[in-house]
Amino acid sequence: MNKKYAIGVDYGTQSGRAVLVDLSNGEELADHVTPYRHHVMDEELPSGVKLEHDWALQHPQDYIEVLERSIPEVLRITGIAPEDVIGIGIDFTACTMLPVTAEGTPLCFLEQHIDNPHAWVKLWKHHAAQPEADALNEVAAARGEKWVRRYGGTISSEWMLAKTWQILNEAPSIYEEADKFVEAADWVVGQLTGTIVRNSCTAGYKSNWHKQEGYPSEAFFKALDPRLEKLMSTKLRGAVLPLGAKAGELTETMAAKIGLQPGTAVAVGNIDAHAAVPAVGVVTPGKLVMAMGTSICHLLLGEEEREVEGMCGVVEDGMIPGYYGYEAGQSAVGDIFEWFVEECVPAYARREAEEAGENIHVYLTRKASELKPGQSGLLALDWWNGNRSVLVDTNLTGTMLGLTLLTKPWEMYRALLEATAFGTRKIIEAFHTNGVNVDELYACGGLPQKNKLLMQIYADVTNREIKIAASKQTPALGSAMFGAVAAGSAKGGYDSIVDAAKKMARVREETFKPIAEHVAVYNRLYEEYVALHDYYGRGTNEVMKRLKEIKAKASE
Ligand SMILES: Nc1ncnc2c1ncn2[C@@H]1O[C@H](COP(=O)(O)OP(=O)(O)O)[C@@H](O)[C@H]1O
Ligand SMILES: O=C(CO)[C@@H](O)[C@@H](O)COP(=O)(O)O
Repeated sequence: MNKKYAIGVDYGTQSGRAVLVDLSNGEELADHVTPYRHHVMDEELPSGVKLEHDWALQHPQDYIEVLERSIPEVLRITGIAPEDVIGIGIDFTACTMLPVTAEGTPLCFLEQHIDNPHAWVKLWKHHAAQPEADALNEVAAARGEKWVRRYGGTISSEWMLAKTWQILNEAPSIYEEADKFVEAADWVVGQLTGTIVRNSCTAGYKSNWHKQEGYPSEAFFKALDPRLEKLMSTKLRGAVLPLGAKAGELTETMAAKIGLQPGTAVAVGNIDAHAAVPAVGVVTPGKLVMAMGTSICHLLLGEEEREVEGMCGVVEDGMIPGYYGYEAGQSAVGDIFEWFVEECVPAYARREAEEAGENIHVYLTRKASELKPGQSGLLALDWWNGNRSVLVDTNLTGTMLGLTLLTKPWEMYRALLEATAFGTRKIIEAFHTNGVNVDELYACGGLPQKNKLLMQIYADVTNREIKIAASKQTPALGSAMFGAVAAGSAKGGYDSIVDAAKKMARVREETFKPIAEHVAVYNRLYEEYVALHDYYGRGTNEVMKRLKEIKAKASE
């Protein structure tokens, strides 16, 4: 048998990328990134229709463009014969959802809906369904719904139920016309195979599906809103297939467009961060994987189902079969650094960066590394896009304390790096104190490759050694592994993700180890972080929410 390969396609927030992987050793032979032509639409639709606050949409055509550009490109670069590519796997941000017709056509592709924001893809970070999420949480609490405990006690506005209900409330005609609401992960897989099937990972973490119990009851949905009673058996209907299963095979039409063989195995979709877990070789408990990019997802395996404050969810077989997969997260990390770089860097710093031939992140990081922990005198809360864990509150906002007339931009940049590390420590402590051990840290995603100072700060703040993924495209590698499992060993792939991980997963030799003096200073700063976190985040002072209200009134 010739050497066999698989392609993993990872859909991030700003771009999608394909990676072609050698199945014998996990070596990534080529990767190609296609940025989304329409980016994140958070101010207006392509037609110019304005969006309200907290909206974040995407264009489904951009997802197809990733397949059509990046897959032929990795084949061209490597010269590998399409018949030797035996599987494809897809991972996606989630819950990134869209309404589709019975044929699977996105409603936003239809002329009559083009100007309706609700017809478009709602990106994971679309936070405008917060009123629905609040009502969902109230009703669930009043009814004593036990399933909510698997989600840290709170349902997020980022998830399927809140987003779907927002559509029903604000655009009932779109709700009616949608044959189904689907995760973008499942929609793209459906574009490849011709049939949409749901995957257990997004269904479990984002649509509150449970392997034994299924979806929450109709009685719950009826109590929410009588129009939602049959939501699960109508608009969210469809078989839920486990990770590693084959969703179907590549259609003739799609094969011709992307340069692969018709009949190639396509794995069921996955969440981007979750696909990274086997790709760094994590197939047992105690090892926290941090997928670090625009946001951070924290992923951990456990032997049993436990309750942890503010976790995003625990799903049986949600990452690796045989274990409970725990997820927590921070809804902005790289995004906060980007905000700072775009909105807060003075002209003199930009000039200096340009003279040094550095991009602003690199310049600010170099200057920030000259500071010792604590030396900036600053402390920030990392809530620029709300707090996902452990407070689960998208209405919280960012803050920085300790500013003076002498504060420099790189000091502020460092305080933001540190704030995100404190947020991660809070999450680790929530797991640890609830009996889900965190013994080792693994990092993957764009940030560990871009910023060593950030990784050292994380090691110092958490007082744990951090191993770094060898892959530059870890979720895509994980997806390729799932593609190989969908193909199976008879075709040259693998029969389980654990087998695939043994052969294909890798971490770098270089690790980041905590430095004792830094740990001591950060322990003190972390105490202050927790005090501030609880003061603004647990109801002592609701000023952040009052400011939002005042702002909303003033913008009417
Ligand atoms: N040198 C850097 N240091 C810290 N953050 C950076 C640096 N360069 C880019 N970023 C941030 O990285 C984020 C993108 O991360 P990446 O993992 O590539 O994307 P995604 O989350 O879309 O997969 C952006 O939010 C950007 O602000
Ligand atoms: O919410 C999840 C996973 O649960 C992610 O898809 C979301 O945070 C987006 O991740 P990225 O930072 O774009 O990789």
